[in-house]
Amino acid sequence: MIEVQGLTKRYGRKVAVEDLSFTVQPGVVTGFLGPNGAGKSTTMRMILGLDRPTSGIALVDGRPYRELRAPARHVGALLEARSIHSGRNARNHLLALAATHGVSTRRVDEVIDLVGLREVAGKRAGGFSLGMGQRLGIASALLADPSTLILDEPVNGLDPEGIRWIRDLLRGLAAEGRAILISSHLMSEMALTATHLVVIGRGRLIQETTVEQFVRAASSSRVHVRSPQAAEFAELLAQAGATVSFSPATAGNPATRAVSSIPPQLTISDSIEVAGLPVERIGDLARAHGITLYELSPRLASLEDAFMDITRDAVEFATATPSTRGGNR
Ligand SMILES: Nc1ncnc2c1ncn2[C@@H]1O[C@H](COP(=O)(O)OP(=O)(O)OP(=O)(O)O)[C@@H](O)[C@H]1O
Repeated sequence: MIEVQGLTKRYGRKVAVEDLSFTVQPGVVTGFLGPNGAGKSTTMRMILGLDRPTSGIALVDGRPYRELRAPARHVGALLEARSIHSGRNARNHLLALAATHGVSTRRVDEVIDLVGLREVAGKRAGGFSLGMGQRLGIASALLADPSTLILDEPVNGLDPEGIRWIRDLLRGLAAEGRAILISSHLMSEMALTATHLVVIGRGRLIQETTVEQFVRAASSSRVHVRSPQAAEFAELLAQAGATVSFSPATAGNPATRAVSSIPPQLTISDSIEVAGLPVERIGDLARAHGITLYELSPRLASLEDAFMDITRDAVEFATATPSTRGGNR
């Protein structure tokens, strides 16, 4: 478990992290999100005792990292900058680490299998691809079977199979009761892997929440409805106080027409967008009036939409929107 309380880090006049507090609970994967330069790596480094906070504290299992008697058994980490002796083979690299932390040779072979590096365990780590290097880094982090994991951009360099593998691995490790903190810029991946979120911007906490709440809060309250009685239903919805608009062409879309499950009689007027009524009320209303529904779905934002929305003011390196007017000539 990680507890960060009032953590602040200044580099000269630069404030990298400011009065940051959050908790990473056991049993869940917590995503650590923030735009470039938000202070994620600095925070992770402070939790791991690699950087001294200017003020505030970071605790792992109730103690500052430097006070842990066997730190590797409490927290395993994969930071972006890897420190693998490139001349050593993967197994020897892990054996050297194992010797430092009093971990058995059997466990070394166990983690090699766990990360899928058995076939290349005798090869020089210097010749590893980025993805293989990530797997070795993850093996190192897991070596002493820690109760907490901190992974900075763990899917970096992994192919789709590798990304799926790490997703399943992290979920499994969390289900065993471990506390897991991961950072990633891949929002779609984060949405699938993490259940909790800590979102920071310019070193400050923006939100500590669940992925579900984060996305829901950023989503509009519109509901998409598809019904063969859409026109009739639209009137009923309007009478109930909703604002109803008919969706743009779906029947005209060849991709939609190619879906055989959509009845041929369905036209653009069968899809409507409803605002101002909760989804439950819309469903009840349909049932009460014998309206057939083919679809009833709240319009949810993606995690990426939600992230962009909430961190808009906290982006340190904003990209200029290209001007179509050619202002600066
Ligand atoms: N050693 C340092 N000296 C001076 N400034 C630093 C140092 N380390 C980090 N910073 C600054 O602190 C801020 C936070 O950096 P940090 O690397 O923690 O952000 P991040 O959220 O991890 O970014 P990214 O997503 O790009 O990895 C940045 O403005 C960075 O330039």
